[in-house]
Amino acid sequence: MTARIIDGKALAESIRNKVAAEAAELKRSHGIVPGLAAVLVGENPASQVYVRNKVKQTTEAGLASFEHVLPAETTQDDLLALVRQLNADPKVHGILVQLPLPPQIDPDLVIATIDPAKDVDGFHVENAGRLVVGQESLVPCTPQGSVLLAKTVHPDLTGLEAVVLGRSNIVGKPVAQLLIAESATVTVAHSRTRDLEAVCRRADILVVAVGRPEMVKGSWIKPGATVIDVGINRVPGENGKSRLVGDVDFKEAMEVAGAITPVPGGVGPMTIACLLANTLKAAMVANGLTPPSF
Ligand SMILES: NC(=O)C1=CN([C@@H]2O[C@H](COP(=O)(O)OP(=O)(O)OC[C@H]3O[C@@H](n4cnc5c(N)ncnc54)[C@H](OP(=O)(O)O)[C@@H]3O)[C@@H](O)[C@H]2O)C=CC1
Ligand SMILES: Nc1nc(=O)c2c([nH]1)NC[C@@H]1CN(c3ccc(C(=O)N[C@@H](CCC(=O)O)C(=O)O)cc3)C=[N+]21
Ligand SMILES: [Mg+2]
Repeated sequence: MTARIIDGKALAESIRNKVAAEAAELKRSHGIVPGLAAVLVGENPASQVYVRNKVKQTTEAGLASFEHVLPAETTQDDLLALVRQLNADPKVHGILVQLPLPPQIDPDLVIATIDPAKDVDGFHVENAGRLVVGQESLVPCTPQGSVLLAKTVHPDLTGLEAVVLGRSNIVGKPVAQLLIAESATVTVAHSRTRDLEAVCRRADILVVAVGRPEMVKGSWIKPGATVIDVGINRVPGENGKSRLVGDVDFKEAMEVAGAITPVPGGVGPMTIACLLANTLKAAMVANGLTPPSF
């Protein structure tokens, strides 16, 4: 059997097109241009790729993009001062501070300082808590994108066995919350899980976010399962170049899974599309308007 490849690029493009259409209408009817401020501290290579793709796609969707690139030695106080300035700026509707941050800066304190109404990453405890109790919130982008991709295969996830491999605050935990909200039966596995392979093999929907290149092998996957590979890992490739791989051994998984997201071209583009959708939503809510659903 050969798995169907889930086209994250195409779904992301359709979401971005909808954001662009809604943003154009918002500008025409109310003169409002949704603005996204992205803050990058230091030289993290994965974050640089993200910022590059994001700026281009933000402006293409008709949103305003404000970039703040700060040196790696930036103090915590200086970063907090910038966040407060962005909180107060009416042109900025969404704030994203790239993680990880350098060691002198406490990421929890930075996230806590972002106005929850502008927290388009959905990382603030107010948004994280709202997600858990099922209240309206800004939902983390990568988890949202992952679940939207799973739903291209299973529009109704009710009763399906979902296994999330990884329990980080930015991916694993919110993915699990979204899957619970979709009425899947959810197991969260991590580095202390016993017999990880057997746990993964139970999954109808397997979402992998571990940050270990190609860790999940074909033998870990139930035949016909849907595999959502969140991992973005840069590894040495042919003739001195590097290439991107996921947390799943794609070649092996293709032989067993029913459907799988590729890397690149899977969850990554969906993350950016959902970020733009969250920025549009934040701008509309800030102006007393009802945002569309995606
Ligand atoms: N496509 C996208 O847009 C995005 C992709 N990513 C990618 O997703 C991946 C995960 O990111 P993130 O959640 O931030 O990573 P973290 O490092 O924060 O979390 C990794 C999780 O995986 C678990 N884990 C690590 N090693 C193993 C192992 N050997 N066996 C079982 N579990 C293990 C950890 O368990 P424990 O808690 O026990 O330590 C932890 O819960 C990375 O590749 C990252 O680059 C991240 C964000 C966005
Ligand atoms: N506050 C914060 N929020 C984040 O959401 C966040 C972050 N920090 N830090 C870094 C990680 C990583 N991340 C990616 C998003 C998109 C792609 C992406 O666009 N990937 C494409 C292109 C990759 C390429 O080929 O260059 C793809 O997978 O097809 C990758 C990685 C968001 N993250
Ligand atoms: Mg992390």
